[in-house]
Amino acid sequence: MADEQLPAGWEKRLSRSTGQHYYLNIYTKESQWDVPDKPAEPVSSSGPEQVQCSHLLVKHKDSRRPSSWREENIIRTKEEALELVKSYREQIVQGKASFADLASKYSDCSSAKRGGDLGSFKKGAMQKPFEEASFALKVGELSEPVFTDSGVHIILRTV
Ligand SMILES: O=C(N[C@H](Cc1nc2ccccc2[nH]1)C(=O)O)c1cc2ccccc2s1
Repeated sequence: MADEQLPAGWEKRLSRSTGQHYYLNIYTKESQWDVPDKPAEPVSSSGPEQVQCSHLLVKHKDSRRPSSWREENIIRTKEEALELVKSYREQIVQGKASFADLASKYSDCSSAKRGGDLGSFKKGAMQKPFEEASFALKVGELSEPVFTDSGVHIILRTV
């Protein structure tokens, strides 16, 4: 749908990370994946415009890129990755290890070098399951395991 056909107050944008189009409310700067079917609301109706999160990613053989700084060729199964993520989550919840410590040691994302910190991001920046989980978290809250094309994550919202 070309811009001129969009309801008033929306712009069509292209997500750099996913290659998908999303739609930007020009008033609130909130974005959404779904094609808008009514004029943009001039005020924000829900949630933060951006969040800051850290994550711990365990990749598996079917990940989009089954390689990382930790392991050149990742062959574990998705089920094995989930078990690892659950064990890390349990250690964090029980206070036996810090999120940043485990992320820096075990995350298959290059953000491991920053204790898993991804910085701040808005809607439209990350794969949808990761975005939905991140924006559903309260500050300080740790997600349950989240599945994306990259692998299995746990996410800590920090801001
Ligand atoms: O996409 C990245 N790394 C990928 C793995 C990955 N896939 C993700 C999917 C959602 C959120 C974070 C993710 N990290 C890789 O290393 O193969 C990013 C690394 C960094 C590092 C610093 C800040 C943002 C990012 S996003």
